[in-house]
Amino acid sequence: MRTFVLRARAAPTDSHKLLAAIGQEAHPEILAHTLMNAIFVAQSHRADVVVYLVLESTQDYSRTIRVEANALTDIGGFDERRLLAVVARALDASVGMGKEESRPVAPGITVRTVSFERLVQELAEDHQLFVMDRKGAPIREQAFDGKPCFLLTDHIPMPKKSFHSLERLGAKKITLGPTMLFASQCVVLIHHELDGR
Ligand SMILES: C[S@@+](CC[C@H](N)C(=O)[O-])C[C@H]1O[C@@H](n2cnc3c(N)ncnc32)[C@H](O)[C@@H]1O
Repeated sequence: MRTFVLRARAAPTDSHKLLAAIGQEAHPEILAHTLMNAIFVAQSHRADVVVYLVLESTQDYSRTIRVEANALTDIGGFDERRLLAVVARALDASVGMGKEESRPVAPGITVRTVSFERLVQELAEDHQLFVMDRKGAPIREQAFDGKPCFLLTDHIPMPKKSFHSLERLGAKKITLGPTMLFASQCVVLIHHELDGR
C-alpha cells in the first residue's frame, strides 16, 4: 500500500471558493493534479493507493478527503474539472460537521474534519512516514516497508513547527533531487521509484 498526504494549506474548505480559486493564488488545481498522478494510470486506477487531501483554508475545521483507489468507482473522467468536482462534492458533504466527524461521500471517498497533525499522528501508528523535502536523504538510498506514507504540501511550505513534530513521530526527510517540483510531479517520481523495486 502507498499512501500520499497532500497538505493543501491554501485550499478553501468552501466548495464555491475552491472552484472559484482555480488558477488563482490558492491554486486548488494542485489537488486535482496530485490526485490524478497518485490514483490513475492509463485505462485504470492504480491498485493499493490511498490519498489524503487536507484542505486548511477554513472558517472552522480542516477537511481531510480520503480517496482509496481500490474502492473507487467511475468518477466520470480524470480531467481537472471532474477531479475538483469530486473534491467540491466532499466539501459539500462536510458542511455542518463537528470536530473529527467523518462522512461517506461516494465509494472509496470519505471526508473528515480532522487536522493534518492529528491525521499524521494516526498514520504514524502503522505507516513509515516520509516528508518530501529537497534537503532530505536521496530516495534511492531509502528502504521501504509495506506501508510508506509520503507527506507533501501545496505551494506553501510546511511550517518549521510541523517538521519538529513530524520528526518526533519518526518521519524522515527524503529528496527527489535538487529541482523544486510540484507535489504532483513528486508523486509520479515516487511511484516510479517504488515500481522499480
Ligand atoms: C512546490 S513544492 C513546495 C514549495 C514550497 N514553496 C516550499 O518551499 O516548500 C510542493 C511539495 O513538493 C515537495 N518537493 C518539491 N521538490 C522536491 C524535491 N526535489 N524532493 C522532494 N520533495 C520535493 C515539497 O517539499 C513540497 O512538499
